[in-house]
Amino acid sequence: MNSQHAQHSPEILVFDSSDALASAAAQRLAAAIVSAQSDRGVARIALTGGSTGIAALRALRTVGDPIDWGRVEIFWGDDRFLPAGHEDRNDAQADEALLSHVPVDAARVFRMPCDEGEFAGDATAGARAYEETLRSLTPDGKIPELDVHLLGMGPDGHINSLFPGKATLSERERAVVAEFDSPKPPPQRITLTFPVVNAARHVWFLVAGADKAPAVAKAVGRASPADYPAAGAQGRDGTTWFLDKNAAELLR
Ligand SMILES: O=C(O)[C@H](O)[C@@H](O)[C@H](O)[C@H](O)COP(=O)(O)O
Repeated sequence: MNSQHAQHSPEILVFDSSDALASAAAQRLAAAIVSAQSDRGVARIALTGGSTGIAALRALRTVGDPIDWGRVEIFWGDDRFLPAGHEDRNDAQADEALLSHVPVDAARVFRMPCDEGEFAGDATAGARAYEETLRSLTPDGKIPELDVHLLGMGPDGHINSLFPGKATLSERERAVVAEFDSPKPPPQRITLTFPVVNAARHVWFLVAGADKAPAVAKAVGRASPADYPAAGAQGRDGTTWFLDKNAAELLR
């Protein structure tokens, strides 16, 4: 079986509230990290921005007791190309929610480049540098396989900074690319591409709110990823949708 093309039915979990969703995702993430560390020594996790993903990180602070944080590698699915520490950066929000509260190894927190210093004004160079960083982590220069890739989803079905109708959706060679014209501000971003997302062992969508219900139904129903990018994301070993009941309301 070619695992790149394996199709699993997604697991769909529906919670009464976004808080319950965040708490359940955090508990499961703690277990997934422990399991990956037991199997491979290190757990590799890609974080997402967005209020639901950040709430899950905040919840992980309190359920993360069994985690050996020194053996967790943190990546981002995307980030806004802004100066370091900017409050709209996904990494700054993750710092505030989780990373500044747990004993992560700073050398194992792989932030996407910021719009400053050597990368100022050049998101393309930032994307290339992030890809080089990723490739430097494996002996053969391949992109490391993520254990869990967390994904928020916008009402338009976007994931990471992969937006409907954009050229980034058809990228098959590069692991990391820049987006210069995001429909959601800020316009410049850096994002992992589908080949990296779909090489992850597990892809978890964290989605809350009635405004997401149409896109959830389209993505779960396998609409075209060109129209609903979330429809194109699957984990090799499984895909899970963590939904609140509002986001799930058009599924049945
Ligand atoms: O880069 C961005 O503009 C956001 O991070 C965005 O991609 C977010 O993840 C989704 O829109 C879901 O956001 P919510 O969880 O807040 O609905």
